[in-house]
Amino acid sequence: MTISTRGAAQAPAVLVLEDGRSFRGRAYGAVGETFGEAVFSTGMTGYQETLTDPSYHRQVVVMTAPHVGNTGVNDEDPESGRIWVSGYVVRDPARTPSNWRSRRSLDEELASQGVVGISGIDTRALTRHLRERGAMRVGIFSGNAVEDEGVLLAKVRQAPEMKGADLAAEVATKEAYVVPAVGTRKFTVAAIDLGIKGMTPHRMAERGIEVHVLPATATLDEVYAVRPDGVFFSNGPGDPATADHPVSLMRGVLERKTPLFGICFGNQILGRSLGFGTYKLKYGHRGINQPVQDRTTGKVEVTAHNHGFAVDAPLDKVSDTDFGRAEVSHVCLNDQVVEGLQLLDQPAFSVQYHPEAAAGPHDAAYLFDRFVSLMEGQRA
Ligand SMILES: NC(=O)CC[C@H](N)C(=O)O
Repeated sequence: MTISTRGAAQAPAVLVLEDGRSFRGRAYGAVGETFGEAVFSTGMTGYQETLTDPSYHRQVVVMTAPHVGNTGVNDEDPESGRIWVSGYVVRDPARTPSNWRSRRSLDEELASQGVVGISGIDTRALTRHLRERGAMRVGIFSGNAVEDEGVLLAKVRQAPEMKGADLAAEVATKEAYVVPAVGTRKFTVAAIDLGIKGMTPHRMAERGIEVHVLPATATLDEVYAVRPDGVFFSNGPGDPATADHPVSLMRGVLERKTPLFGICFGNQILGRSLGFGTYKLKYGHRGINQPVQDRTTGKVEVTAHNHGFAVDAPLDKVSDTDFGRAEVSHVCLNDQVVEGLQLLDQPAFSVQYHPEAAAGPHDAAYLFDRFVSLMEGQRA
C-alpha cells in the first residue's frame, strides 16, 4: 500500500481547452505540460486498461467517474508496455489505494511514466462542455508550466489535431512476434498491429489460434509468409482516413478471400476497403456500457468502446462493393452509429467496438468464435 505523492498533488494546475474555456485544479501524476485531444470515458472501472490502450495515443482522457485510483496499479492489467494517454483528468483521486494486487498508487505510476494529469476539477462540467462543443484540443499545465492563460491558449492552438493524424505506426510493434495457442494449435492468424491491446491475441490464443502479430507496415507477402488461416486487423489510434497502407493490405487479403476479422480501427479499414467513407464523431464513444445490437441475430449486447471516428455506410440496405455484397451488421442503440460490417459473399467481418473486453463486459466474446467458424468453414 502506498500513499500518493503529496508534493505533486499540491502543485497548481490548469486545463485549457482550445475554445478558451479553462479549469483550475491540482497536479496529478507528472508535473509539467502536455497536449492532446480532450475526450471523456464513462468507464467506472478498468482505468489501467484505458491508460495503456494504444488507441488513446495523443488523447487527454477525462474520467466521468468521480473517484479514480482506488485499486492502485498492479502488474497484471496493462494492455501494453506503457501508458499511452497524453494526459489524464480526474475529479477526486484516491488518496490511499487498497487492493491485494496493488503495487503502487496511480499518481505514482503516472508520474514515473511522465504522464501529466490534473485533479480536483469539475469533470461533470468539462464533460458537458465536450458533449456540447465536441472533442477538441486541450493542454494541461502544472507547476512552473502555469502562466498567463492567453499564452497557454496559444500553445494549445498550435498542438496537432486528431483529424488527419496518422499514428498507428508510432504505437505498433517494430518486430513481429508470436502468441502461441493455448493447448492444441488449430489455426494460424496473422494479426496486423495498428495499436493492438494485449488481451486481443490472448482471446484468440485461448481458442486454439497461434497469433503472428505483425508490424503496421507489414506487406502482403509478409502476411502470407505465416500461412494464415485468417487475418486480423487491430484497433489503433488516429484518423482512419490516413490509413492508406492498411487499406491496401486489407484489399489484398480480401482479393484472396482469406477469412478476415477487424476490431475498431480494423472496422474503419474494412469500411474504407469496401469504398465507404469515415467521419469524425462529435465526441466519440468511450466507456464500457454502450448498447449495441447485432442485427444478424437481433441480440443486444453491452460493449466496451473507444472510438472517435465511424464508418459512413447505409443502415437500411445491402451495398454492392468490390468484394461483393456488404451490410451493416451492428449498430449502436444510443445514436445509430455503424458498429459492425459484414460481407455476404466471402468470409469477412468487423466491429467498431472491443470484444476483447479489457476492460468491459464479455457479451461480445462470441465474435472471436464467429472468426473461428469462418476459418473452419474455409477448411470444410
Ligand atoms: N480504438 C480504436 O481502434 C480507435 C479507432 C480510431 N482511432 C478512432 O478513434 O475512431
